[in-house]
Amino acid sequence: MASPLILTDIEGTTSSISFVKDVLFPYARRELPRFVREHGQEPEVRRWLDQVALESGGLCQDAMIVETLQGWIDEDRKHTALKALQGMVWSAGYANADFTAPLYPDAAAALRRWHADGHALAVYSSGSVPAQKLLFAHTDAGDLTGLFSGWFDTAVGGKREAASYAAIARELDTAPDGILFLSDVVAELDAARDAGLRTTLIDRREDYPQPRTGAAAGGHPRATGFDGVDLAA
Ligand SMILES: CSCCC(=O)C(=O)COP(=O)(O)O
Ligand SMILES: [Mg+2]
Repeated sequence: MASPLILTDIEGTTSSISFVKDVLFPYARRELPRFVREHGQEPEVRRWLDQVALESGGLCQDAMIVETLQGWIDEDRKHTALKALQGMVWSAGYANADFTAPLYPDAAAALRRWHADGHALAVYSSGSVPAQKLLFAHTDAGDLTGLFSGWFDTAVGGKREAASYAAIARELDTAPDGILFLSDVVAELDAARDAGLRTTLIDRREDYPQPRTGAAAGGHPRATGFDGVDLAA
């Protein structure tokens, strides 16, 4: 297929796992108590806090909800409420220039090149869509948000469920086999392949010291960075 739409994951794919785990998550963990104190009564914040409270057996104090959320951060739970709240906290971090978002240079260059070559680009990450837009607006390679015409988070479904990829294809009005999904997680690629998408495992040494080849790559085409992605595969 000549011109696939390229759907990309973020953590471990365009950006290092370390940036997410060692910069973004600790920042959210640290700032969450103050954020909830200052913004906990705003409806857009309250709805997520209430959802966490309900799902955790009816927690009644914000301090308990915050503790629950901090525990979820430690477990790397991909819960939609946590991800929405994290995105709101990171917004202040980017605005205060507490951090920028490092992208792998090969990813930034390839995204620009693919866009210039006429490929539509979209993001699918567990991070909330506002968090995705913040990240790509504040990369060390500049503001890349204009490259993307689609943004998807777990509101569409979990990343290890084939139905999520089928829904994304429908929303993008593109045949599943006209979409190439790039991710560092084989289980996500398996789900995308089950829905009929094309796939490539991004197997970066910086994130995965042991190469994942053969059975460990789950039969997906594999590249060690965006330069090695074969759009015709
Ligand atoms: C939008 S940046 C934060 C990424 C994040 O919160 C996360 O859990 C990473 O998940 P991904 O699906 O991008 O691997
Ligand atoms: Mg990932």
